[in-house]
Amino acid sequence: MTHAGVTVIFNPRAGGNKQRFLSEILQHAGVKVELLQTTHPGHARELARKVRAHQRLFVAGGDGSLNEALNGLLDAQIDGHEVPPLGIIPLGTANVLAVEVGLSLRAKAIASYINNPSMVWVRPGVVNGRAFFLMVGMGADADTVANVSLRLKRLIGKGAYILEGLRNIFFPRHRDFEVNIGRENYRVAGVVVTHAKHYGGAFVISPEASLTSNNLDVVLMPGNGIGALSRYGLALTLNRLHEQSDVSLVQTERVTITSHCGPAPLQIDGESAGKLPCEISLSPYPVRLMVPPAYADIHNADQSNPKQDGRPLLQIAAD
Ligand SMILES: Nc1ncnc2c1ncn2[C@@H]1O[C@H](COP(=O)(O)OP(=O)(O)OP(=O)(O)O)[C@@H](O)[C@H]1O
Repeated sequence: MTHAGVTVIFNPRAGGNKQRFLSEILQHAGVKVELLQTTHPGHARELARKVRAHQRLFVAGGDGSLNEALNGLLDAQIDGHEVPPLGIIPLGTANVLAVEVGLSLRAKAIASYINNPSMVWVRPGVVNGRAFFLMVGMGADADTVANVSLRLKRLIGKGAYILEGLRNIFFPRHRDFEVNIGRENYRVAGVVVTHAKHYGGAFVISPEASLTSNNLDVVLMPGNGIGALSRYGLALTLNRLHEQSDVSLVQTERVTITSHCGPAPLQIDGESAGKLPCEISLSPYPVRLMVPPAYADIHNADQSNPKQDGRPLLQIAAD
């Protein structure tokens, strides 16, 4: 790989401050880094926007911090700037993006990836103007994310989501959505629009989804009530949600969703952000995502080289 400088944006709140783990990783990597620590929500976006294109930018945090940095890179591109490739130092609670690209959570393996990343181009999803890497959800999952106790999350991590998720099964809030994909309309109780296979950790929600594809996968869940929601939850933990006879999976580049149950919240890459209605599509601004070589080997083969306005829209980055 190149000898480009390394910038690290570090969220000290992610996963309950993992500064020691980050030091261990950087020590193994043996690289000099410019370390930028966030001081408030939204700060990773401001910081990422200013990182020069010749740097390699890693985000040490969870999926929420990666999402903020991604939005910073898109802001910079919209302003006409070249942007650096983005990489993951997984310090969060769920680390779905790290799981998606097959990045180990061990310090030595992360260090080796920092020194030797491969790259893929990703067209991020965009929902109501905000970019996302992984998914947007509404219904039980968005209600869970919106209401999870941050105190409990700090204490028991993922367990806080499980407890709040159970509460949502028994005390439903927002469960009536209309999903418009092309000429089709669906009336459902829950929707996840995903660009990733994984969800909530290592669970597979959509086996054909891929960060490098030009489609989003829309997972439509019509069932309401305790029985259906418990079945969906259990099926997800067994990686079998898509096999449920009442669950549909539709691939599309654009989807519009409205609520028939008031201003329902959205979850975007695992963080509560905004409300319905929403329009979801893929961004015209691709970003380079640094990934382990094994992921690039598989996914770069899919990226054939379509060109747009004379510049590659999706192409393997030259190292
Ligand atoms: N210094 C800070 N103080 C308080 N909050 C911060 C700070 N820096 C970032 N944040 C916020 O912390 C939130 C959670 O961060 P992040 O997603 O990285 O960690 P996580 O929630 O533990 O991990 P995961 O998303 O993988 O579950 C983000 O929405 C971000 O805006």
